[in-house]
Amino acid sequence: MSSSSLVRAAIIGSTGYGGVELIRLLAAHPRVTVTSVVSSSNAGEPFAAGYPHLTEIRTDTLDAVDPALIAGKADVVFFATPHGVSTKLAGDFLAAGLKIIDLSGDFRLKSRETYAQWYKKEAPAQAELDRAVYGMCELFGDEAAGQDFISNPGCFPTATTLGLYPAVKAGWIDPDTIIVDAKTGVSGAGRGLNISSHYAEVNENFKAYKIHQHQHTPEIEQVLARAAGRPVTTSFTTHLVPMTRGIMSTMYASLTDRGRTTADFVELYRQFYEGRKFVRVRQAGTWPATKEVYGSNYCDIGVLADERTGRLTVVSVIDNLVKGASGQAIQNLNLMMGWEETLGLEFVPVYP
Ligand SMILES: NC(=O)C1=CN([C@@H]2O[C@H](COP(=O)(O)OP(=O)(O)OC[C@H]3O[C@@H](n4cnc5c(N)ncnc54)[C@H](OP(=O)(O)O)[C@@H]3O)[C@@H](O)[C@H]2O)C=CC1
Ligand SMILES: CC(=O)N[C@@H](CCC(=O)OP(=O)(O)O)C(=O)O
Repeated sequence: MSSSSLVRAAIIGSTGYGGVELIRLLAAHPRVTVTSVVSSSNAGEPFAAGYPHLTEIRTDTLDAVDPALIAGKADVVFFATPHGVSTKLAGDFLAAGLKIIDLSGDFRLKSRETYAQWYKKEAPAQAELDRAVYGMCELFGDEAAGQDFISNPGCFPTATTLGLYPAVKAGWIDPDTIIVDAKTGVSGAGRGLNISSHYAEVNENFKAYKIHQHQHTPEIEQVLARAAGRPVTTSFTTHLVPMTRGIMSTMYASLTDRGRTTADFVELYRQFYEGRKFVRVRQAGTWPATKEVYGSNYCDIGVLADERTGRLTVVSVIDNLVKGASGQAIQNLNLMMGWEETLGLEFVPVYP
């Protein structure tokens, strides 16, 4: 790959929501071209049969999941596949000389036992787990440069840990008191049909799910432990909201010093994220909404230190398919390649 030529990308799981979002975003990337769209169930079919709005930009047919074939057409592979798939396939694609960015949860947790416990699947091989770099860009972006295997973070962990990390790292909140109340739109469940994301189950409804059992709980704790320098446990509850895109994490924790004001926290967060264009910290007294990041790679954060209760409240919003999945995956590719991290991602949110 010469530095001036386009990097060729393949997308496994291209027929799903994360995959098609990668295609949308990469269509505007100046240094990447998608050369292979892959399907495990519809190889040989025209890609656009499933997404007619992409007829002009994707005239090709779907490739089979074949590492040798894909290695002949691509330099990097995005896995936008259900949990458990990249566990089985990553080794073959690495051996074929491809770089990998995995959007699934398979390589995020560094303990095999923890993965098996929360995902109810057999964990990847330890050597591959060790090789995969966890790509939370604004927190650990320096670790991605020059790597060949990135594990892209989960959507809830992205909103949640970007919202909590500066306060935990500074020791301004007690990590043992963290409660996370998170809400997501329905596209987080993927394109496949299931009863819980059926229109009549979601429309004019609001429900909590996977309480104390969500697979993102240990991922959040793993990141916050790096900030705290010791193990952290959190109470994490997810809710399904009748909207297509968006995640809001509302978080609460006890202040370690009631004298610290909202203005102090806004300053702390702004300094922490200085130079990171995709995290926008709101001025005191204003709160972000999911529509304000819709279709964009932004994470918007609002904070309030309440002297009366001695607690911090943080509200953090992202678009689950962009910053929570495909946008951050492209940001990770940029960091991996040593490019500007914002390349191809500097578009404004869709509003209203
Ligand atoms: N949706 C979201 O907001 C987010 C999703 N993610 C993660 O990204 C991944 C993709 O999610 P999403 O796009 O929503 O899911 P979808 O269900 O929409 O798409 C997944 C795709 O994977 C393909 N697939 C299924 N089984 C296999 C297999 N054995 N081998 C190869 N491909 C397979 C399917 O396509 P085909 O049958 O054509 O092969 C399917 O279209 C998941 O791991 C998810 O957890 C992460 C963050 C946010
Ligand atoms: C609505 C809905 O079901 N959302 C999914 C989001 C998970 C996801 O997208 O997967 P990652 O673990 O790869 O981030 C869930 O809560 O499990």
